[in-house]
Amino acid sequence: MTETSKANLPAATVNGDMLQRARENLRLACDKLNIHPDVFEELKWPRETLAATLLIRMDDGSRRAFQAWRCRYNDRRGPTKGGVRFHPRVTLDEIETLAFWMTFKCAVANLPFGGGKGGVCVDTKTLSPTELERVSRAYIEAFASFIGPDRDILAPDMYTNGIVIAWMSDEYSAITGHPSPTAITGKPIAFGGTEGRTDATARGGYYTLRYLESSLGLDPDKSSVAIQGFGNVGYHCAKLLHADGYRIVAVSDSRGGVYDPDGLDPLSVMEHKHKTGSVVGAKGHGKTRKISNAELLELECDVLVPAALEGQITTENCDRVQARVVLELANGPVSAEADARLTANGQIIVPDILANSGGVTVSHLEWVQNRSGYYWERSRVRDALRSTMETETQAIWTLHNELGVSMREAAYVHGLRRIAEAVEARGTQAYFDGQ
Ligand SMILES: NC(=O)c1ccc[n+]([C@@H]2O[C@H](COP(=O)([O-])OP(=O)(O)OC[C@H]3O[C@@H](n4cnc5c(N)ncnc54)[C@H](O)[C@@H]3O)[C@@H](O)[C@H]2O)c1
Repeated sequence: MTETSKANLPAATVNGDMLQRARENLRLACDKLNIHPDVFEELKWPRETLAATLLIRMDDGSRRAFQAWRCRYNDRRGPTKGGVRFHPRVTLDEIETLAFWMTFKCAVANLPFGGGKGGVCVDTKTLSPTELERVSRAYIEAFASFIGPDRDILAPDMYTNGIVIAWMSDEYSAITGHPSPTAITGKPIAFGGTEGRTDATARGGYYTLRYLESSLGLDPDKSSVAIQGFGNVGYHCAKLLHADGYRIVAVSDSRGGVYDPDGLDPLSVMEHKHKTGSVVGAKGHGKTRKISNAELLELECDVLVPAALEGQITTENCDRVQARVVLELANGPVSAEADARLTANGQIIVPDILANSGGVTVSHLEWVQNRSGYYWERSRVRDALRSTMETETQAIWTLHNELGVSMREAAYVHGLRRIAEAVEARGTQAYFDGQ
């Protein structure tokens, strides 16, 4: 049994300066590009954010309250789109900032979507499967009138796996009174999901990296990769790069990591994780040793792939990051200040809004298939994903060189131009002044 009630925003969760920093960067970009002030004015704040408290009956009969949010940041280019994150330290500031980034990510990938995001403040590891189901269903109950196939489309994020998404989709269908697969993407195939969604985020980043390989001076047979986070994204990235000859020298999860200069086999590391709950203790091809997540970020390697949390590379540790290329599969793993220092040092950061946009790109294809009722083969999904990633990577790499800016700035310019077009198409001050 679950109950849900709407709540005012608790003061503790509105603190934080992530969104403020994102906004400042946006103002700089708008000024630099001479973007119409209407655009900045529109992107300053989320269009709407709803907060709710999920009241859950626990297995032992007790009652627990979980804070939850859903943010629709900007919908000028289409319905808002973004994942739902279950994490014990998730905050409103984080959700709104992630929704802001989704607005740009969808524009970078040229999808007919705006940006949204949701989250629940919950440690899923402390819940039984039945409690997790109640939380997942309660989330949809709380936000059912806020979301929808043409309004706000949900997707997985951290700790919201296939079954959580299936419960959410099932609950939404129960509330609407008919099967409604289109409001939530990332569904299992049997629930109207698409082929090729499971590894789409990692695969998109992989297509981008492979496309830039020669420009970045990477040779798969000689290059080493360290990956932070061994969940959906980290594991599939390791598998794809390993299959092409890259040496995966380190991986980690929330309990720590393993390092082996002779390389690790992602499949056998995953087997170990299934058996023990962690990558720690897995054996590679040589002398494998345990490392901390902090050590992993500072290893000597060619490519570093943050695929866990945001805020991992900051001014505190960026000077010790040795990787030549950072492929941001997590959202926001490198702070703006650290980004500037790494860039000044000649290290290339392939930014999140490009590198991890494969997930939302395939989510769009799932939405298209749900709407048409015609389902594609995996090869068609992968071909479409590859085409999108290569087109947008090429455009951003060209801007990076032409404007002499970092890849992140180039990606924001690319996305901002598209969002600006959608805002300006509705008329700006000049139009209404009759000038
Ligand atoms: N899944 C997607 O389609 C998708 C799309 C775009 C972006 N992302 C981003 O990719 C990242 C990973 O998402 P996922 O879907 O793989 O999540 P997941 O829940 O499947 O995996 C997360 C992994 O991170 C590890 N982790 C948690 N805390 C950690 C810490 N402090 N240090 C190191 N590892 C830690 C977990 O143990 C787990 O291995 C997130 O930042 C997410 O926002 C995911």
